[in-house]
Amino acid sequence: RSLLPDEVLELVRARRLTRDLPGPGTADLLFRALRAVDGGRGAYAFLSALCRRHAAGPAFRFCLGHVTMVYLLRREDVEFVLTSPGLTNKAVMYSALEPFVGRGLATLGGEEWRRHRKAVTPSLHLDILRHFVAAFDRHAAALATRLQQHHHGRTLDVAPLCGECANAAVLETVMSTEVPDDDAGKLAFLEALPAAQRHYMRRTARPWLLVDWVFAHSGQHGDYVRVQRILEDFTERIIREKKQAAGDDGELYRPRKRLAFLDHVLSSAEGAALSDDELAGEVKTLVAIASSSSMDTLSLFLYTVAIRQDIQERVWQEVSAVLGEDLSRPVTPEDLAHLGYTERVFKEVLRFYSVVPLFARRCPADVVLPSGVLAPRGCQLAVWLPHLHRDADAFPDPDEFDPDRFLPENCRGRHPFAYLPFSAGARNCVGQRYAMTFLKTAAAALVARLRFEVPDGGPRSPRDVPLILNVTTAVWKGTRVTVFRRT
Ligand code: HEM
Repeated sequence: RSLLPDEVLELVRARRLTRDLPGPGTADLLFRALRAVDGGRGAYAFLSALCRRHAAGPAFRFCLGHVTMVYLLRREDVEFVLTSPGLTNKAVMYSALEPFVGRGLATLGGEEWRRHRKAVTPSLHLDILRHFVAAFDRHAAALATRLQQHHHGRTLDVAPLCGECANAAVLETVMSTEVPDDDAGKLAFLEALPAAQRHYMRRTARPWLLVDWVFAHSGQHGDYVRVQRILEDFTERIIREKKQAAGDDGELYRPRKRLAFLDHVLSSAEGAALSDDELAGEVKTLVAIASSSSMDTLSLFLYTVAIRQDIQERVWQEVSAVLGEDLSRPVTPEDLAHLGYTERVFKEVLRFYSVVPLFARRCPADVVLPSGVLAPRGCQLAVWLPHLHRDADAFPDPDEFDPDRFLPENCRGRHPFAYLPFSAGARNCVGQRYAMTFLKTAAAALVARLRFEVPDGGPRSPRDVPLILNVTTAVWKGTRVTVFRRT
């Protein structure tokens, strides 16, 4: 989309009306932010430092290029934004997410978003997710076997392997694809996912590239188009094959085995009303988001239990008690209900590292926030989650990694907007139950078979883990752990 003159005026006005908010000056910001944000390196620490510096006030302003971001530091303002029906449209930088996540729920706005949300949500219901556990377990067990056989006693970055496991599990449960692993389209798709993520990071670090005609003349445009085409071609092919298998009699799609998300969507009235393009957008969205967030959460979990052997021991005790004598038996949906400690570790991972750390909304009209801050039309209202998640009021001793903060008795009285790993309100995460189901299954399958340690020179405490912003949160220079077979 090109910037239109009235939009330019709006952006100038937003900049003028927020000038009394504190925040880094343009020169300071351009120098420091461009260096810091480049490739996501340093951006995590930079935004956290800005939040700390301005913690006394309700908000600070961060202008980069033509984009005016107002970062909210008070829970009350965050609650207001996430629950206001007029503030459901995503911020301008989400458009750069489209090649990565597709034109789906995460980026759409208005009536189109509402229609899609209605079509997608029922197909991620717990009753459906139960049937995904076998696939999650199979892919996690395959990863465990690979680590047992080829990496025993070795130190390696486990994030890419967690990524391959998550991608395979997500492709199977979202698309129901029986496509063989050596299929050229599938291989290209799996390679294109991280490439699309890199494009997104480069564009958001250089906001002038968010203007389409500037981006179209940039050196990255050719590869961007290539990556986008690969993601689209594979997704469209799977949808086409399913529809062909269903026949052309105008009836709703009735798969014999209703196992995957796409099967459920296609066989519902709301899903069948989506065009092929819309369906492809949703499938791409779910695959991209589910893969990257699951990969980062699982690898941060493994890193944390490698650093904190006491926590690993408690997870292991719980997993071995649940699985019983045969530790290599498949994890079942019933087992998951008994993995309460493991679930608390994941909840703390999501608090401590804030795996999806940033979300933002576009302000469509002048709004006065509960704190009194005026958010003018055209500004972007942003939440940097690590700031909320390290608030000592809600989380005493916030830099301590403590899963027991999530024991029911310790959650009592906590502000409902103090902990938002999956956001909240109308645009909360539709995949949170999917994520927890995958993560607990994968953790049980891995910890049952393997032990993890940090190598010499690695972090001694979770607070020493160097984080980077890579759409989601990841570990700078890789999640390097030493892997040992248990049996
Ligand atoms: C631990 C893993 C995950 C975390 C931490 C997470 C977090 C989030 C957050 C914070 C948002 C709101 C973003 C915003 O407002 O900009 C969100 C939205 C979303 N998530 Fe997740 N997510 C996770 C896993 C998943 C999975 C597995 C799926 C799909 C199966 C998924 C699908 C989505 C979608 C489609 C949206 C957009 C919803 C809308 O705008 O209506 N997420 N997620």
